[in-house]
Amino acid sequence: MGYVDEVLARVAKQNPEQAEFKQAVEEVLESLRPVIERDEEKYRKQAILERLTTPDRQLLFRVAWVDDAGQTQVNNAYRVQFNNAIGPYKGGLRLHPSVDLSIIKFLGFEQIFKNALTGLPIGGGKGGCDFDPKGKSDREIMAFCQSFMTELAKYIGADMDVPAGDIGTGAREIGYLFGQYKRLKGVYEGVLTGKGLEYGGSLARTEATGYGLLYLVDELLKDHDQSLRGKTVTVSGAGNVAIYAIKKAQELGAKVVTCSDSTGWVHDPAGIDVALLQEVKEVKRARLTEYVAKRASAKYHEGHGVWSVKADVALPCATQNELHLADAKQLVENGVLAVAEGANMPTTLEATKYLQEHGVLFVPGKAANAGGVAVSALEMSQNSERLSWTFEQTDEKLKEIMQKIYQNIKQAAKEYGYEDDFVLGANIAGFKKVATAMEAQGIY
Ligand SMILES: NC(=O)C1=CN([C@@H]2O[C@H](COP(=O)(O)OP(=O)(O)OC[C@H]3O[C@@H](n4cnc5c(N)ncnc54)[C@H](OP(=O)(O)O)[C@@H]3O)[C@@H](O)[C@H]2O)C=CC1
Ligand SMILES: O=C(O)CCC(=O)C(=O)O
Repeated sequence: MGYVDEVLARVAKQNPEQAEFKQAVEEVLESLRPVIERDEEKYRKQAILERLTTPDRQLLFRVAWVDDAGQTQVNNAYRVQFNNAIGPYKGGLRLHPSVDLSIIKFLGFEQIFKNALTGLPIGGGKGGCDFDPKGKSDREIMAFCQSFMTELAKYIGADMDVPAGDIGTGAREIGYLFGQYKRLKGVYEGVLTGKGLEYGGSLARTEATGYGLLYLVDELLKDHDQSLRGKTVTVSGAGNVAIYAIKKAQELGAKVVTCSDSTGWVHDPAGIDVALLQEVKEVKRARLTEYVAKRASAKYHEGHGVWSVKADVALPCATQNELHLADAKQLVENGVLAVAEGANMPTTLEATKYLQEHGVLFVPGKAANAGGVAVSALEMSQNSERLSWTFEQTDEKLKEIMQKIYQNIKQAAKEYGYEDDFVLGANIAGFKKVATAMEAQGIY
């Protein structure tokens, strides 16, 4: 059995119930075959793939907090410190009822390669909790965050592990988490990113993932003699990534006609009114039905349907496994040119394969959504030098980083004879950097 197959079998045996983690590992390891095959004995001897697919450390802990009725609630929390070969562990905290070890491990594993692609010194990690922030009062959110951080604080630090936001964790949650860390440790340090601008946050971090996605798509289309101007774009999600992806796509001349949440989706053929969407989601924390109530051109549909709308470019920006094989078939039938992932692993393996086989330009999340963590790393730099950069400076750096990521993944794919296979290019480029650093640092 070849080395890649041996490690895939090992991961499957050791993690029988972790479907998302196994999916993420399969995607990466399958595309590493050409690199591993060139030097199989060296990699096998160093057990490089076993070490990469086994987290350095996995923390599982209880979070108890008191709700507004005086009832004590108990949640399960996780922080997986996956790999710190190129820098401190770095990755968000997800607050969603679906969170379990498989979800956090897949996200942490993806983060290793994504963070390497940014070109910045950050390792891979991820955390979260099965707490549902929806419908909770501000006091309940604070109580939860303070209890969560009381345990988490023992294992993180500005040079060790730097968490940030993800689904369900926005500026409000980061504020409560930061306050509790500071209170417990008595130090004022950049232990979290995505902080408020008044206490060490970076301008452009809020926008970074969505804007970065569009900077990469812009580069991809230009490289294929196309442009976003005049294109129809479909977006899923209506959270942080989706909102700023819609905003930048429209600034670049495209028309975005959809968005969605976990209960339904909006089709707005006149183009999403992003200011109204921001008011509904960011200010009022309301549902998309409220957007439709205020927008005559928009229609609300229950369930899942964004990918049935004809578009040139599709940007899944909600959550994992939200674009299935049937959606991929529909997108191809409707003549989609490019699909770029704003979310982490939103496209199933079968859907990805179908899109690639049918000539769709497909960019995986670890490259396309790396702008968020890249600006988080820029926030760490600003915290270290105790300075704040302007929006324009930070946004310009973000754009350069996304353009470089595109060029690097394209080059890596080409070098191995798989032109325009950006899944392969992203995995190979990320792997080579991390593996070289691991080799240099000896066996551990
Ligand atoms: N924030 C960041 O900087 C980065 C985020 N990402 C990834 O982007 C994606 C979106 O994150 P972000 O925008 O920050 O999160 P938000 O919490 O701001 O928004 C998430 C959006 O996705 C929808 N959603 C969440 N879970 C589900 C589900 N199970 N089914 C359908 N819809 C769902 C939410 O709908 P509802 O409100 O109904 O739950 C909401 O519209 C995630 O995959 C995240 O890991 C990647 C890189 C960086
Ligand atoms: O900003 C960060 O540190 C993490 C962002 C994140 O969680 C992600 O890239 O998926």
